Amino acid sequence: MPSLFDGASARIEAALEHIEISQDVAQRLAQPDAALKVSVPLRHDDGRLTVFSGYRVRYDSTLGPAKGGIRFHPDVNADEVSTLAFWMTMKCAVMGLPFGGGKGGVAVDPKQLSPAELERLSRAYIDQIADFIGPDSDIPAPDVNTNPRVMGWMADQYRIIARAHTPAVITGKPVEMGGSLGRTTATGDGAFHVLSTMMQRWERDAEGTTVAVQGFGNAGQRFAKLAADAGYKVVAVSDSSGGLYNADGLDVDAVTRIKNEQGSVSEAEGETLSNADLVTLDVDVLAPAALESVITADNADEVAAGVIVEIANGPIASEADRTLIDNGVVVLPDILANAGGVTVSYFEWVQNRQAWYWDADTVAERLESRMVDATRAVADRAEEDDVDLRTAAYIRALEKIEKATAATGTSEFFGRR
Ligand SMILES: NC(=O)C1=CN([C@@H]2O[C@H](COP(=O)(O)OP(=O)(O)OC[C@H]3O[C@@H](n4cnc5c(N)ncnc54)[C@H](O)[C@@H]3O)[C@@H](O)[C@H]2O)C=CC1
Ligand SMILES: O=C(O)CCC(=O)C(=O)O
Repeated sequence: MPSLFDGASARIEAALEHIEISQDVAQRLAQPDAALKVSVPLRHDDGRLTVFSGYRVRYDSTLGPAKGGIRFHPDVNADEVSTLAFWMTMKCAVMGLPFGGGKGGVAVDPKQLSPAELERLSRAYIDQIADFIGPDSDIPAPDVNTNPRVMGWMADQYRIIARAHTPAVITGKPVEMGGSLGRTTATGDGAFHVLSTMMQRWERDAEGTTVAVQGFGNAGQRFAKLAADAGYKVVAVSDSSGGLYNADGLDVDAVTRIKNEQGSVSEAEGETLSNADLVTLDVDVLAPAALESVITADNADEVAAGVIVEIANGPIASEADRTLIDNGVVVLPDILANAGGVTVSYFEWVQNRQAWYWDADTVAERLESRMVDATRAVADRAEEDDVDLRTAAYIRALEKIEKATAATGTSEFFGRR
């Protein structure tokens, strides 16, 4: 089986069939700029010590400082973090943000930690990577199982180490610490703008369009709520403990309350279904919003949805691409569909650097405008080049990186004299 990274590189190969970019650029994008592996020691509340593996990868910085989230999950590993950092590079480029791509993570199950242990782990991770990050070099943010509270501890730890107030080093912070309004909802908001823009283009109505959402966390919950409020019929949602189904449409607000109070959507009233069954459910729109590779060569043929909104990073393994295209499934690709989060992270970084804060409406309007423009640009390019939306998004991203590299000159490769 190919590694996650090999699969991700296949998308570049697909784009390169349609554009000429310099071999130098293609070669440089074949591996990360810098990858750090660290030990993250945690003293548990009962006195035990566990040393976890932590990672931070700066994949590429042609367009600006590396940017990307931090994941706490038992499956985090070097291959996954590099791949996620590669996707961030493409995502920031396709959105026209002045950032390269980075990502980080700790191989830990945070659900096994007390709040005090989680705080010590977050601070210990920053102790280990502090020299590798910075507001002009590499700017972390939240990802799976990390949130504003975790970002707050990390930003505070960086401040202690740097002996300077440096809020722009981490985004997704609590608003009270310089976080941007609208960052918590931004990923779901952005995905919804991408879907709405395409629905308009297809002249299709939300009313009665059925939706299934896999992963009911930060991004999935918000997307499900916006979809339900707009008239879509959200018939299934799931989290790591399983799924819930109602052919007449779920009450998304009620399921959210139960998830937040009792920890799982499966505690709510309704028919249960497995995560595997949710992916092949007969719905109009499938929104995988959990982890990578839930659609593979093994189940791609069984996907019944007409549209997939990739809210997660990499939910479709590259070897499933051909089957989905042949079956007429339209994929709104991750590097566009989930880019709302990093877009508002960019807004947060700008606000931190200017110490000048925007109101919620300004953030929301600027996010919508960027998501709609980027979606239209990708859809136009797909039509022009007669390619699928993912390939069009990669084409646009690669062209941006190539142009910036050409403008920079050879010092980009060989260092300055
Ligand atoms: N938080 C952000 O700003 C962004 C997140 N993403 C991506 O969106 C996805 C979700 O991230 P968040 O919502 O932030 O994470 P989260 O930690 O808030 O939520 C993840 C959700 O997925 C569920 N889950 C975990 N394993 C599962 C499985 N095997 N089957 C079904 N559900 C499962 C969890 O129970 C939880 O409900 C990830 O792929 C992440 O990389 C992408 C862009 C930005
Ligand atoms: O907000 C950010 O900087 C990055 C979020 C992220 O990790 C992602 O888009 O996958």
